[in-house]
Amino acid sequence: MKQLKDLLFGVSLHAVSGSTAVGIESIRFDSRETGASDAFVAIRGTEADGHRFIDGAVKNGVRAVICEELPQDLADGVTYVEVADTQLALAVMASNYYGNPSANLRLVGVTGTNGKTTVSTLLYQLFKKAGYKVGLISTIKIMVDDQEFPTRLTTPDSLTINKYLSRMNEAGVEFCFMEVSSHGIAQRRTEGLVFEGGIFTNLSHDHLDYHKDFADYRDTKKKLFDGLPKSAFALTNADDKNGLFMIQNTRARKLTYALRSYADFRAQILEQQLDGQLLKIQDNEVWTKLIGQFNAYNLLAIYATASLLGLGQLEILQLLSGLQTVDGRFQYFVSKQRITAIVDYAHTPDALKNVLVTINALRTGNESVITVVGCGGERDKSKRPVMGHIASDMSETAIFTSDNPRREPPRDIIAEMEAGVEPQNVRKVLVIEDREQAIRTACKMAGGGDIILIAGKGHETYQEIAGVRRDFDDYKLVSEVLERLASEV
Ligand SMILES: CC(=O)N[C@H]1[C@@H](OP(=O)(O)OP(=O)(O)OC[C@H]2O[C@@H](n3ccc(=O)[nH]c3=O)[C@H](O)[C@@H]2O)O[C@H](CO)[C@@H](O)[C@@H]1O[C@H](C)C(=O)N[C@@H](C)C(=O)N[C@H](CCC(=O)O)C(=O)O
Ligand SMILES: Nc1ncnc2c1ncn2[C@@H]1O[C@H](COP(=O)(O)OP(=O)(O)OP(=O)(O)O)[C@@H](O)[C@H]1O
Ligand SMILES: N[C@H](CCC[C@H](N)C(=O)O)C(=O)O
Ligand SMILES: [Mg+2]
Repeated sequence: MKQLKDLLFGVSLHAVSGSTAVGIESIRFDSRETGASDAFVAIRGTEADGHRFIDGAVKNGVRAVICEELPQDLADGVTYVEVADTQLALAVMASNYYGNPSANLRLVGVTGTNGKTTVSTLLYQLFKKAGYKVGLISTIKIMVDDQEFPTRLTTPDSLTINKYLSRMNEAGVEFCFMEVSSHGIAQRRTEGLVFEGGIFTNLSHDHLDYHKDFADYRDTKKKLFDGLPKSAFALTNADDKNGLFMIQNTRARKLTYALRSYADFRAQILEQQLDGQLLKIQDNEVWTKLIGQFNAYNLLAIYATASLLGLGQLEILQLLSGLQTVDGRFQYFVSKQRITAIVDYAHTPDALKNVLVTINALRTGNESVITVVGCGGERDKSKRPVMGHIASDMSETAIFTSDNPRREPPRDIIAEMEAGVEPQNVRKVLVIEDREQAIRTACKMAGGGDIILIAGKGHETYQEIAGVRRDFDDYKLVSEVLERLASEV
């Protein structure tokens, strides 16, 4: 049990009805999960208004209600607290509930449209290899040192974040790397966390369904840096058009990295092959298994962060060369028929373009590139024609298929992708709604030397159609199909 008044420490209160000297079992923001002696925080969401569920929470026995507007009828024995912003209050209360765990470790947040999972996961890997206890909060999973936990969101709600940070404290974790998504910032999920550093990767088209416009999306990401304390570092990509903008108002120490512009940390690509690339980072050469210009940026950001957190230059370079690719990020194999299959999480126009640029740069002869791609349902629709254009323009064959249609008709999503295909590319496009059949077809079409790119779902092990999730794994499927085809010849 925690005292309500302790949980409210640091929350600015508009009005209070009842005593704050009461014991609270748990904090909840979903009325359906409330129980006796809990505190219910009413949140105005995108679909529902949590204030409508206050009565339900009270019926379940909650002892306190945190809201933006006090209800007309107040129940006896329940304390009502009115605040300006319940999402902010929830984050501060979550941090208080778990004893402010972010202050007991060295927390670094990674934001940007693409590269967050790659940078945070590789930082986790690097610091583990350097011998530290490390935490990770990412799209793929949450790690409390060696213990793994599943996650559904890139940046979880503030109670979940603080719960895992507190477990990290118990496990003696020293560094934690976490992805900070724009939804997470907009919904104030990371408010109240004590960051030692913030990293900006890049900004391009995504989530314009959720954010009003590009400027709103950009300004939301910038808030991570605006909120950093003076003692923190703010590391940005100086080659990105919005890189310097991100850190312009921060109080933290400003640092830059770049491949093209002047910057504190610089790198250059010296050589590139399918199984790795040679980079020059701050005058030192290093061989890495991760390829593509986008990964040169990611690795440079990792180098800079590790050095800002106190690791030595040579140690970092050595560790960089040992890093393994992240699941579903340019994950590839070459089959017996010499077909290269690449599974990549590119689900934005920029990511898809970068991956295809990288693939095209690796071509040595007249190999064909077959791209299998779809776009998620109930997510930014304006990405669809752009991704349709990129896939058809930069491949010999593009098979448009389903990603996670969620509750949208798959055919409609594909039609929006087709709308972006230019006349000269129309003949390159095949439509196969069923993702499994699309992948099978790509495998049958490919010959020795050809490259199959399966984009959009990366590490995901499910496909969500009509609101139902079923098992689905791009990498597993393509490996099985190519192996079967090889054994048939
Ligand atoms: C659009 C969005 O971000 N939605 C998130 C949001 O839910 P919401 O605003 O839709 O909630 P709502 O359904 O309107 O309900 C409002 C409130 O009423 C409560 N409620 C509702 C019903 C009820 O009976 N009783 C009750 O108390 C709800 O618990 C909620 O507190 O708040 C919820 C709790 O934190 C999140 O789980 C939910 O994420 C949904 C599942 C989601 O899919 N989010 C995606 C888009 C997302 O956040 N993605 C980013 C990735 C971005 C990237 O790629 O960069 C991420 O960080 O993962
Ligand atoms: N620095 C980068 N710049 C551009 N594209 C990148 C970069 N890093 C990775 N990508 C591409 O974007 C895809 C997604 O990468 P990653 O999962 O690291 O991004 P993310 O920011 O975590 O995405 P999400 O918003 O879904 O969490 C990769 O599969 C790759 O195609
Ligand atoms: N973090 C991204 C993931 C998109 C992945 C794609 N496979 C999809 O389901 O749309 C989002 O929430 O927009
Ligand atoms: Mg991610």
